[in-house]
Amino acid sequence: MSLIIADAVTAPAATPLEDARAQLAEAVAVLGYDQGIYNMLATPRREMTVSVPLRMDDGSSRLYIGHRVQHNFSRGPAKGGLRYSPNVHIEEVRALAMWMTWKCALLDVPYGGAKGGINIDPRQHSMAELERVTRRYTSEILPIIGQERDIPAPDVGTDEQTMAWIMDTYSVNKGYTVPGIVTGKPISLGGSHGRASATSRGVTHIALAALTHHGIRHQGATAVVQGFGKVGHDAALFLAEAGVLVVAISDQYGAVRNDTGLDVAALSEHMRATGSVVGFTGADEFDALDMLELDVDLLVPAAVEGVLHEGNAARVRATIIVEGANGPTSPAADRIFEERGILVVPDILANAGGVIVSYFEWVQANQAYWWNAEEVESKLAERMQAAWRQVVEYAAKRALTLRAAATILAVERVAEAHKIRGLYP
Ligand SMILES: NC(=O)C1=CN([C@@H]2O[C@H](COP(=O)(O)OP(=O)(O)OC[C@H]3O[C@@H](n4cnc5c(N)ncnc54)[C@H](OP(=O)(O)O)[C@@H]3O)[C@@H](O)[C@H]2O)C=CC1
Ligand SMILES: O=C(O)CCC(=O)C(=O)O
Repeated sequence: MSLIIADAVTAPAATPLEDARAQLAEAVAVLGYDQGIYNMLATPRREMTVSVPLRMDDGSSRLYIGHRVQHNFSRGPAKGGLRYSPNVHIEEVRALAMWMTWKCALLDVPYGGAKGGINIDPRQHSMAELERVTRRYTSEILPIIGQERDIPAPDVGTDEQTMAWIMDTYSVNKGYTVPGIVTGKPISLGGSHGRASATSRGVTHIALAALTHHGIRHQGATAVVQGFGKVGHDAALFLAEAGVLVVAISDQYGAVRNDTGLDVAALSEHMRATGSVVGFTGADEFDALDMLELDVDLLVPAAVEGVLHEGNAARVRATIIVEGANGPTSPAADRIFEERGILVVPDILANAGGVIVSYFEWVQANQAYWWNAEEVESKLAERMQAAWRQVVEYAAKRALTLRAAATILAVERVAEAHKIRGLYP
């Protein structure tokens, strides 16, 4: 039997962790904290890297590398998604875990931050292989997860089925069913109404609030959405439902454009049938990179990190950027957008709808009492809009960008928790 080491594990050229640490350093400087606080918050509290051997359907085997990083748990259990992508690297997982800490603190959800990942391309595997790899990864990280310790959820390349396998593996190990071990699980297993679309709902609440803030009418406003996965797909649908013209959408295979507004529901059908937006008859195909530079009211990056950077920021013509993805904008691009008067609504605010409803799901699962869809949706809207107002007011009062304001508010809450608990260095 052959053993294949899947994909070389090499560090990417510019790491999201550098971006995350630069954002933290700026917040720490404004707050007047010392180097000790920076060091503590720049470094994960706990992390685990595991080998994940996989027996393939044909009898051969592969070895993948998995991580779980718990950046912080001073305000509650660590919380964050699990990513399956060939690009997963420990540096990326550390950055994503740090952003989860700020997101939970900003939205006042009683969690710290975590993230996990395996350097696997889920598209290259059968369901049976994905189930085996998920169960093995879960068994390996079992000592550090738990409903009161660290609660995984879906992220890029994972979904509610992945969460169901994690829940089952964990529960079988414990000897009883533990629905609170994951969120984003199927409703039939104790998932919450509204979790599957919660991130996109939240992105839409924030995008509409940002358009209003800028004096742009929703009806007929133009938008571009990068990524047509769990976040981008429903965000495009909800924006179109609100009257916004979604003029371009991309996935990793290409981009489609229709300047009179894409029929998002028809594109969704095409996607379901073919696996990509490419080839959709109701639109023209064009270069996915050019899409980020279209002259629109709203740009929603909802795919991966680092897509808006020093090299393209000067050419971006959107009036507002709402970050559906985590870490799509580098600090250098942020500075360019600030100089050019482009409003950037940061990830830790814009895409927080997912973790808010994950929190609702965890509360419901732990109480074994479930809410209806309307209750979930209205509580989500309330929290997103309150956080938007708070960040906008704080930014205006202190002449900050929305990212700086959001990060400072979040970092201050986490540092405060350390201080009150007596862990302040
Ligand atoms: N799921 C959630 O609840 C949350 C997700 N996020 C963040 O949102 C982002 C998207 O996550 P999610 O939707 O869950 O992930 P999915 O795996 O469901 O979808 C990812 C999408 O991005 C596309 N994509 C990947 N690379 C590129 C690229 N280079 N250019 C254009 N499109 C690309 C994929 O294309 P293809 O389909 O062709 O592979 C797919 O459409 C991530 O940054 C994630 O961390 C943030 C908060 C919560
Ligand atoms: O729902 C969650 O727990 C976390 C979702 C996530 O990974 C994110 O917000 O980036």
